[in-house]
Amino acid sequence: TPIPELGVDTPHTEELRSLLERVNDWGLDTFRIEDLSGQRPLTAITYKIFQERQLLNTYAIEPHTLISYLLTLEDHYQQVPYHNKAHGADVCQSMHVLLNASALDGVFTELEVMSAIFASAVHDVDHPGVTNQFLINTKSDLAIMYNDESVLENHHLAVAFKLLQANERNIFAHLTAKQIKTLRKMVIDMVLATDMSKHMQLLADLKTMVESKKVTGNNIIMLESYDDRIQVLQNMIHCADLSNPTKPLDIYIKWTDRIMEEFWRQGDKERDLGLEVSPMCDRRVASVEKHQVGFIEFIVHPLWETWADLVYPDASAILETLEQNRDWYQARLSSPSSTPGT
Ligand SMILES: COc1ccc(/C=N/OC[C@H](O)CN2C[C@@H](C)O[C@@H](C)C2)cc1OC1CCCC1
Ligand SMILES: [Mg+2]
Ligand SMILES: [Zn+2]
Repeated sequence: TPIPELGVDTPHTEELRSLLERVNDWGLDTFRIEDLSGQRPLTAITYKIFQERQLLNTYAIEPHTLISYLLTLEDHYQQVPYHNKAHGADVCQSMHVLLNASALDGVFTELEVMSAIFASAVHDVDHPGVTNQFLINTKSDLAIMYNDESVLENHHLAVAFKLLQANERNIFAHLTAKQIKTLRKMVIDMVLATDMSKHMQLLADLKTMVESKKVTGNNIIMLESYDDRIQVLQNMIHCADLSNPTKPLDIYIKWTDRIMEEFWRQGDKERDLGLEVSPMCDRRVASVEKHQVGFIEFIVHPLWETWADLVYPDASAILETLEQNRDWYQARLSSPSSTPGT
């Protein structure tokens, strides 16, 4: 069967094509891609990025094989409010843009780039819509399997690599053994770094790197060791994973609605199980704006401020949008319209 031009079957080919032309832009509307691609945002976006970066030619990847892997991967994202295929597509596209920073021009090899794009596309596959702590507290099979350590992130990786075992889905069939070994290690290191419990360590190490930043004549970052290179890629996927507050406000608000619904459903489960309801997970005690301001103040802004230092001035506009969005949520906090009964 011939492959559709954009990799997905859709009656909106023209509109989808023109939207995908903007795959290199920050703030691409993933929700619109979801609607125009026949609910296949992850396949459409990742296929476009692989083509844009000539990865099919470089690594002799059969279009059929790539589409087959991506469609199956996408089908293994669960239909939960936030950690679904649209989030996978969004992080993949955000990573693609971050890799294009001019401060990183020529820094990463094609294999490292493909590893980063692949890691982003798979990083939350089969996410059940509850946190690691919930899986641990409820003694879930996953927590038993992974001994309470980065339970979700280990599972995402296992599913992603398991899907590669079928010949018709093995997009890395023509890589050398050495290349596969290197790709597998980098993908594991990147996806494990998306565990939020690693955030403080990751950010501390990034700050140290920024303080001792070495650049070439034309302000390109020099990364000598594997540890330095993977550290930048780990922070990049972490930034992409926590990029919602840096996007155009209308898009950011939609992500907030989704994560809150997912947290509230977890709270509903905890209440039904007689467990203590986790912070921010009680829909009866909704303080959405307060939580977003705190999320930005304590987690997202410190991370993005440091990233913006590393790749200065490439992420300055992103940091600006983040600060404007923070101010918008802050303003809704104090204004009477947000406080009930006024
Ligand atoms: C657009 O808003 C968001 C977009 C992504 C995320 C991603 N969260 O990480 C996935 C896991 O849940 C890990 N933890 C995150 C941590 C902050 O809290 C824990 C309960 C779980 C959170 C967002 O807002 C959240 C935080 C403050 C209001 C709700
Ligand atoms: Mg995750
Ligand atoms: Zn994620």
